[in-house]
Amino acid sequence: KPPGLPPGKWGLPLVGYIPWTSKSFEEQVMDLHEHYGDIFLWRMGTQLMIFIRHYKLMKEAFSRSEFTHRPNWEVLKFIEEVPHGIVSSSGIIWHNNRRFTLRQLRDLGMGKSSLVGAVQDQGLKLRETLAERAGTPGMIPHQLHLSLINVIWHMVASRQFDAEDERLHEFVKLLSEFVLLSNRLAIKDFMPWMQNVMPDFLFKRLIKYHELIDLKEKFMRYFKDETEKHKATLDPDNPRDLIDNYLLEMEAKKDDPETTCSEEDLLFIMFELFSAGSETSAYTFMWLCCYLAAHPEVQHKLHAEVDEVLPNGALPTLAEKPRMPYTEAVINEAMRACALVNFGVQHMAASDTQLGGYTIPKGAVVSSTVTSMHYDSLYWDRPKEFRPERWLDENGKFFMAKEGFLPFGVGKRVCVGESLARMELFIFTTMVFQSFSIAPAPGKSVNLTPDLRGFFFRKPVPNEFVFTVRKQ
Ligand code: HEM
Repeated sequence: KPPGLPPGKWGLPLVGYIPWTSKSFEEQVMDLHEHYGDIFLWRMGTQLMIFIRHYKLMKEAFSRSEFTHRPNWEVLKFIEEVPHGIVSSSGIIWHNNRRFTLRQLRDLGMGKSSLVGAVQDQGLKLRETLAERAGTPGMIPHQLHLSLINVIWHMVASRQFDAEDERLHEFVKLLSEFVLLSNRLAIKDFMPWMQNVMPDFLFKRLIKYHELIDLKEKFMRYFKDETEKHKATLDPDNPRDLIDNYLLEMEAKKDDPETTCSEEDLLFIMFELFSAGSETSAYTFMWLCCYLAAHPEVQHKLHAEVDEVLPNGALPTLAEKPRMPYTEAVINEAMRACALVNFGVQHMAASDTQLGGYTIPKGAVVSSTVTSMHYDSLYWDRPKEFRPERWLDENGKFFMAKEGFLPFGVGKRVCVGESLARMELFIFTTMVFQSFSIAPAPGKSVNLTPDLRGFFFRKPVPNEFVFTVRKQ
């Protein structure tokens, strides 16, 4: 191992360090933090990974321009030569796409009252579905995903699908298949040499190449169809949504040799808004339901606040937020406790650099260990307890900023959809718990152990709940 690097597991050439254990990847990373401290390295295959659990170090790293790059991983760029869009791209393509998308999401109402109606509509659909099966044990209904996806369709393409529409169901299925299947691409990212030692057809079978290409084509078809429809009906004086605005920007910059606007980028921006922006909010809301069902006393306080601020079934808007500190505290506490994106999204060092007194070589991939941070007693008093009160000051006011809290990442690549996610979570939580109480199915308790099979998310395991209609 070259000198100056953080401590950790170097392992063997080509394969790196392979642990012989039945522990989950997350548990192993936590163990290694216990052993090596706040920063350590783990060579996985040919990829040098650096894990950080210290908040200030993480903030410092991700605020520096050397760390704004993404690794050139297939699992992120989804079998494209050049990474497009925002999540997987780097450099000028990332910069321009991120700036455009952030401006668009804000102009289209992210975190503002102009979008509230569309989110409420989807909240109402979720409530209708819950009302139909009230009193009967079951999982959180699929309508949650459909509702969140429809909010994004509304902003991207001014359209919403009916819950019965087959195309919407196919779209949601493709999205979850994508999350599962794309993990296979990691083989290529971590052990690229396997491609040279295996027959091509076997390697492709191993990474499920053909299934992925098929999935990608089906997915992109949605975005291509929508883009064609927009081109045919575009009124330059009245842009309707993100697609219209991108097409106009492309046209305005068509003679600019520096432009990075392209139709591929538009398609990828759409694809990434759905892949980064729907399952994340859906799983967070599902976790919130799990915690409320497991903690009736917390649910009781939430109900009391919702009833007081939104009497007689009044629909929530963003104006009520400052008067609902407990609701906001429950949402933040759910995000802390679930630590959904357990390793964030990875960044790559674009040049040799120094961090925390160690050398970080060019190409090393840096990951935050969000779970460690969210459960570190350095930042949290009794971290294992679900306690929304930790987000309230002595006057009962909600305060957001806290060291050691990183659900949306930090620095130059912090999540572009944070305000949208917070808005969805606030409106869905108030609307659902205004009308219902939640409890585990009779004879069962809530299983709060996360499903750690995927790399990116700590998903809640399937739990059966009973939603009961409340009388306000
Ligand atoms: C509770 C819900 C959400 C969580 C927990 C979440 C979390 C994250 C995290 C951890 C990152 C990585 C930051 C980094 O690279 O350091 C990220 C990036 C991103 N998120 Fe979110 N997110 C959520 C909702 C959304 C929504 C609703 C959208 C948009 C509709 C969105 C769009 C994005 C995009 C485009 C990026 C890439 C930013 C970049 O690479 O510059 N996210 N998110």
